[in-house]
Formats: sequence, C-alpha cells, structure tokens
Amino acid sequence: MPLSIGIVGLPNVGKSTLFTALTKKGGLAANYPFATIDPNVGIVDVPDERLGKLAEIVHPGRIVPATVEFVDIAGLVKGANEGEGLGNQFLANIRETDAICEVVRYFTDPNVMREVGRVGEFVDPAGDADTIMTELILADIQSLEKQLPRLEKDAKRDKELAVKADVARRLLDWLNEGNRAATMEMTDEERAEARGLFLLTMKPILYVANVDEDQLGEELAPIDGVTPIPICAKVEAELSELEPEEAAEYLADLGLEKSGLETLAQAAYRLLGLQSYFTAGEMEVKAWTVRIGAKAPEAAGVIHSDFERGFIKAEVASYGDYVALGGEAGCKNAGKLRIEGKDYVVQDGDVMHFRFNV
Ligand SMILES: Nc1ncnc2c1ncn2[C@@H]1O[C@H](COP(=O)(O)OP(=O)(O)OP(=O)(O)O)[C@@H](O)[C@H]1O
Ligand SMILES: [Mg+2]
Repeated sequence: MPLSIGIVGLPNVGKSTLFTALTKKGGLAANYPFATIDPNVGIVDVPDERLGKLAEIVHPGRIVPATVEFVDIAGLVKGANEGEGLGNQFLANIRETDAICEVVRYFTDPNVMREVGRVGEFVDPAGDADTIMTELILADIQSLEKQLPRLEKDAKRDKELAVKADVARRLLDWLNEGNRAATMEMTDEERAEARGLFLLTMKPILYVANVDEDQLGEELAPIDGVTPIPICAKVEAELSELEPEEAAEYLADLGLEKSGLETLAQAAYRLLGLQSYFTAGEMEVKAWTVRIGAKAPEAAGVIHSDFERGFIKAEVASYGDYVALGGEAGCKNAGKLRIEGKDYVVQDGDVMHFRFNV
C-alpha cells in the first residue's frame, strides 16, 4: 500500500491543477468552484536520484521507485460539517488517507474566482487555513460525539477500551477548546488508541502555498507553526507537459533545483518519519518505504510478510559504500558488506538483501 495523501483546501485554490500536474492524469481542473466531484486518485513515483546511480552499477532490467498516492478532493467550504457544499463526502474521503496536504491560495490572479460570490483579490492564507482547520475540528467533534456512547459502554468490560474511552473524552474537551487532536499530550498507549478513533486532526498536515510564479523564491510566514511549501501549480502543470531535459532547463530558468512533486514527496516522507532502503539486482533496482527506526525484519516485511516471519539475517551495504565501491562485490572485498541480525536499525539508503526461512 503506498503512502496516501489527501489534497484538501477551499474551492478553486488549485487542488486539481496541482493533482493533475503531479499525476499527469488529465483530471479535471477548471476555473469553476466544485470542479471535482468524485475523488481522483493518482499514484506517483517518488523521484530519487540514488536509484539511477545504483542502476549504473547493476544494470537492472528495470528501476522501480517508491510511490505516493495522491487523492484529489472536492473543495471544503465553511459549514461543511453541517453538510454545506460537498461537505460530508469530502470528510469521508480524507478519513482514509495517511496525511493531509492542504493547498492554500497565495496566487493573486483576479480572474480566478475565490468562492462563489467573491472575487479573486482576497488573498488571505492564514484566514483560509483557519477556516479549513475549524471545519476539520468540528468534524472530529461530531465524530467523537457519535462514537462516545458506544466507547463508554465497552469501557466497562475491557481495560484497553477504557483507555480508548478516556482518551476520547479528553480529546473531545481538547477539540472543543479549538485545538487539533494531534497536539494533545498523550502516552504512547493512548496515542495508539486515539489512532483507532480515525480523527482528521490526528493526521499529519503539510501546507502547500500555491503561489504566483514570481513568488517562488520567497520565504513564507508559517501557518499554524508550519512553514508552507511554496509551489506554483500552474508552473507544475507546464512542467508535467515537458520532456525531462526540457523540464530541467525550465526549472533552472526559474532558479529551482527540484520540481514541486519532488519537494512535496520529500516533505511528506519527512513529515511521516519515512525513509527508503534499496534492493539492487539484475532484475530490478527498487526503493522500498519503511519507518525511520524500523529494524531489519520489519523492513523485510515491506517486501513480503514471509520475509519478516522467516527472517534470518540481512546483508547490508550503506548507499555511500555501495556506490563508492562499485557494488556488492566491491563492498564484500572491502569488508563493507555487513551481516546484520534482527535488531539492526535500518538506515536511509541501505542496500539490503534478506535471508529467510519459508
Ligand atoms: N498558481 C496559480 N496561479 C494562477 N492560477 C492558478 C494557479 N493555480 C491554479 N490556478 C487556476 O485556478 C483555477 C482553479 O483551479 P483548480 O480547478 O485546480 O481548483 P480546485 O481547488 O481543484 O477547485 P475545486 O474545489 O472546485 O475542485 C484554475 O483556473 C487554475 O488554472
Ligand atoms: Mg478540484
């Protein structure tokens, strides 16, 4: 299952434009609020230049990057939790994602309607982000109020469920004070129980500032304590139409090193505490996604659950050694091919080979 990220925001802020550019799927992007009625799902490769370097060494049949799934969701308006706009559908669609990417309008084009009945010159990033957060918090309050009677009943017969009910009650107060769930102090056990409440404001959130082209280099003020990632959805749309060399040239002209997709995918990995390790063989060079802090068997389990169950050991070379020494044989000769056991903590970029029993 790839990492899934729901793209949310007010109507007409550029969500579909960004989504389409990211996925090159030709989804709907139109100068009209509520252009998106069904959620669009697109799976995109996570660009990682290390894959190319590994491929130069092993000449594999194919290169398989890690993937991220983006879900384009209809615009959220004030009052969504009471069923305004496409409110309820919106909320159902983001409940299933791992993280939220909120697009906030910074671009100034007055020809793009801001909301039904308003015109484009009102650029108010902080206010817009606040509107969305309020809706998410209200949705969570509703959801908890619905879940609580059941939780309290179950709490009487089960200790674990009692923890869950207690966390739910505290979260309800916390949300009612205008906070999001993720910022409440919890023990690890409580946090695990809270995850089972499926609250929107428990999800990690990153902000994309959809800026004008000439704002691209600018430093932006934080939203809710988080620095937004400046991306111009219009530029991304143009980039997605170009051949790789042309795209690189265009990026250089803009004074940028990376496309918005790269920046976004990498930010999402950081936000979610994820990293990649690699497998490299004749058949394929492949990136696998694993938690930072995961041990070798868990990493093996990303490939197949049998690998985790029957894990014996892993042969590991760090990415730097692998490239510097020209591959596995070179690492072996230099004593840089390590045999690691089940307590080995996987490092970003490790080139791994697992031994297991079936
Ligand atoms: N950075 C930008 N600069 C100028 N115009 C932009 C920018 N990003 C998007 N737009 C324009 O804004 C309009 C709305 O874009 P889009 O359809 O992607 O919005 P949306 O958030 O998906 O809307 P909805 O909530 O209705 O689905 C389009 O005309 C698009 O070209
Ligand atoms: Mg849309």
